[in-house]
Amino acid sequence: MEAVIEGLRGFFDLTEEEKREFEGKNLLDPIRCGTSFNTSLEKVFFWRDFLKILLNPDHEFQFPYKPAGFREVSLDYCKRIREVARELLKAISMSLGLEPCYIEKATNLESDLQVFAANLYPPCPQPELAMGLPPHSDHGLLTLLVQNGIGGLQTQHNGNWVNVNAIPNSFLVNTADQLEILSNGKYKSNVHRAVVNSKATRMSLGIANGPSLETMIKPAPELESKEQPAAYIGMTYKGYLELQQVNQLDGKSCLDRVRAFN
Ligand SMILES: O=C(O)CCC(=O)C(=O)O
Ligand SMILES: [Fe+2]
Repeated sequence: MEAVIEGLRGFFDLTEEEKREFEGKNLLDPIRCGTSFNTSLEKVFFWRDFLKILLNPDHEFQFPYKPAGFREVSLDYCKRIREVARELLKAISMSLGLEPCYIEKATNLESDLQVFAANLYPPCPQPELAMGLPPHSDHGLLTLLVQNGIGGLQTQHNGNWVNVNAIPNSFLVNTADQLEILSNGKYKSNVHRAVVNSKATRMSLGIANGPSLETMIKPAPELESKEQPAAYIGMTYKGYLELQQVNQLDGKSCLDRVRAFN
């Protein structure tokens, strides 16, 4: 965990010139880095730099080759996270009264898409006027997040923002939109945001574990009933990601677009 965070620090410390090589243009480019979220749509940028890498076991692992060693340690990290996510999804399947491998099969987890999503929030002179990342829910099934010991993550609970303390060597697990859809709303995706501070540079790294891109995700029929009909329409994960990208990050606005009107 520490080695990946160190590698990240090294990556964000590269010169602008060096980072430009990894900029990427399109949503599904395997490597992208930049500032804010979607600068072509936003009027006000967020106080954040990011590095996003798409990892798919069916394709060769593409990753920045700088700084030295970052690629190898990240590959190992993502593999281990994949195993942890798989175990958690088994437990979640069982908690829904489904067989342990239900979610694994329904999402074609063998060919899952993992997104390595790293954030850098430099100290901000007027933190009360800026936002690191606005309120949003993540798009996959489960995101496992670590922070560099500096707090800033907040989660929405009963209408209030609650600080999530950065406990050393711990993961924060965010339930995400595809899990909400598949579980027919039994698991809700968690709305969270990142605030900035004036003193220290904050880094966070989320590994978003999702279905395979081509798999149609819809509520599990076993979790539908007369009283609780399917609450979402089916869509491929790829379609969902494209939908999110043309939206601005805004709470659960993306999920709202796939709600069924019963
Ligand atoms: O920086 C954080 O703690 C949150 C990051 C986040 O929510 C994301 O990358 O989706
Ligand atoms: Fe997030």
